Amino acid sequence: MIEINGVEVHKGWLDRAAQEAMAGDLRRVALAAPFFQPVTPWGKPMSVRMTAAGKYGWMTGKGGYHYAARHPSGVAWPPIPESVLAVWRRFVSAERMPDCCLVNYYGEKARMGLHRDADEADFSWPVLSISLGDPGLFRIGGTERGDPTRSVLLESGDVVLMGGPARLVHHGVDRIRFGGSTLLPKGGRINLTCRVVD
Ligand SMILES: O=C(O)CCC(=O)C(=O)O
Ligand SMILES: [Fe+2]
Repeated sequence: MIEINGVEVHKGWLDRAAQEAMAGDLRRVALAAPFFQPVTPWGKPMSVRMTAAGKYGWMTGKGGYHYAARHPSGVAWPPIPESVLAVWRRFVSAERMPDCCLVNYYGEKARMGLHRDADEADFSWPVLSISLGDPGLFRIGGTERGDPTRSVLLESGDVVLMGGPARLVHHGVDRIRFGGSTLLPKGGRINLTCRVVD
């Protein structure tokens, strides 16, 4: 385990077979709740595509950032796959399951600006992230926006925990190494973040 500004990075947690099984589970999630391109409250389309599983999905739009019980198409979000819940049970809790598994897909030019995950009600629950597919350069700062940052390459099968004093650190993805993994047939990177919302 590597620790960066209090964030735990568990390299290579899922082996290839587990990564393939989880990628298959996520294909089924995306069939029920297709990836869409979020637009920021300021009208700018985000470069990642998103969907979600669980009770809530994270949405953005004119009303700002919020959690919503339905996909933009009106369907409820599909359940969080058991393969994902198993990782949550191992790292976070066997009693309380996450309300949201946000699924981000990064194509060749996608990135995610530095931000904090702060739309949840109770910050005593960590955010658990799982990366699949192409490597992505993950930047980790501090709780204040101007704090110094350090970067780590997140590869397929890596698990990250932002919890405790590091629950509200700034983080983002500067770029991905498109084609750097053979896991996803069309390339790109998937990142899952599991959150307790309310
Ligand atoms: O893609 C990642 O590794 C991080 C994603 C993220 O920070 C988020 O969805 O809030
Ligand atoms: Fe985040």
